[in-house]
Order: sequence, then C-alpha cells, then structure tokens
Amino acid sequence: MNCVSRLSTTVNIIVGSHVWVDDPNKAWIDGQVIKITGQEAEIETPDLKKVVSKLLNVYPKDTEAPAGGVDHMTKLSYLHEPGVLQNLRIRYELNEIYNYTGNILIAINPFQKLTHLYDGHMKEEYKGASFRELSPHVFAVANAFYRAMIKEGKSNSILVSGESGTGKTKTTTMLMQYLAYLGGRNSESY
Ligand SMILES: Nc1ncnc2c1ncn2[C@@H]1O[C@H](COP(=O)(O)OP(=O)(O)OP(=O)(O)O)[C@@H](O)[C@H]1O
Repeated sequence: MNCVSRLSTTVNIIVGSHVWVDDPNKAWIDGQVIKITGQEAEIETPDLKKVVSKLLNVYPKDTEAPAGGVDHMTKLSYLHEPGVLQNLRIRYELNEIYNYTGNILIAINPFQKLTHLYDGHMKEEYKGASFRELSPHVFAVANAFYRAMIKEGKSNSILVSGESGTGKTKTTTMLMQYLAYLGGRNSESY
C-alpha cells in the first residue's frame, strides 16, 4: 500500500484504485491501477491502453461522484486539478456554465446563446436570494454585491478576470444589466 499526501488529504493508491493520470494530449485520462512497483504505478485506461506514471502524478478518482457533477467545488470528494476539470466538463456538457468555488464564480463560455439563463424569470428568482441559495449564476454575484452595497452604504467592486475570449465582456454586461434591474426596484426590499 502506498500513501500519497496531497494538500491536507492523505490518499491511498493501491492496485485496483480508480485514478486520473496526466496525458500529453487530453490533459488527464482516467484508468485503474493494475500494478505498483516502488514509486511507479501502471494504469490501464478504459480503451485498454497501459500508462506508467510516478505515483506522485496519479490522482484518485471519485467513482461515486454525481453523474451531473456538483455546483460547488467544495462538494467534490477530491479537490485536485483533474477532479475540478472533470466536474467543470460534465456540467458544461449539460449547459451548466456557472460553478462556485468559495465565493468565486467560475463562468465558462458556452459559445452559444443560452437565453433561458438570463430571462425575466431568472432575474426575478435571484432578486433578494442569499448568495449560494440558488444555482451558481452571475445574477447571484450581482445580487450579493448589491445587497452588501445597500447594507453597508459604501462602494463595492467585482473582479472579472480570464483569458481573452473567455467571456469577461459578456459577464460584465450581464452584471451591469442585472444591477440596473435591481436598481430599478425599491431598495427597501434589501
Ligand atoms: N455566457 C455567454 N453566453 C453566450 N455567449 C457568450 C457568453 N460568454 C461569452 N460569450 C460569447 O463569446 C465571445 C467572447 O466573449 P467576450 O467578448 O465576453 O470575451 P472577453 O473575455 O471579453 O474577450 P477579450 O478579452 O478578448 O475582450 C462573444 O461572442 C460572446 O458573446
């Protein structure tokens, strides 16, 4: 039995463990450990390819993770890069482009119009809701920002960052639109 310590979690990687291993083309591939020799593991992938990797570069895979992913990264059993990326991918394939990690919203560009995400019903639903009460959404961030600003009576700010083309302008537009929507209401309700 081998123990690999990552962050604060100690994980046992043994023969039979389901794991993630890095791959030069796909970033991460999953597989099952079939042999361990010293500090190296041999892994068999679903397409029966065999990969040898240092145990330190092998990450446990949560085989009981929900099929639809989780909306908050803290709900992941293993908080490591392949686990986070896999979760984002699963949700993205379901057109769930927003995810939380702590108080940070991760938005992934859908490269298509998802009008249902920004319609009047959604605007109304997020109005006044507590942060993280509803599914991750850019409106939830705008709402929390607005509530804090009204409550504390001072300026507030939101940082939108990402590489070129990832959707910063779109996200900022939705933030501004929603703030205008909230500002058009009676602030007493906050
Ligand atoms: N949530 C979204 N829904 C629909 N389309 C989106 C979304 N986010 C981004 N896009 C689309 O992706 C393209 C790139 O987005 P955007 O211009 O916001 O990126 P950016 O991060 O501001 O890029 P740059 O840094 O180069 O200015 C745009 O055509 C935009 O409409």
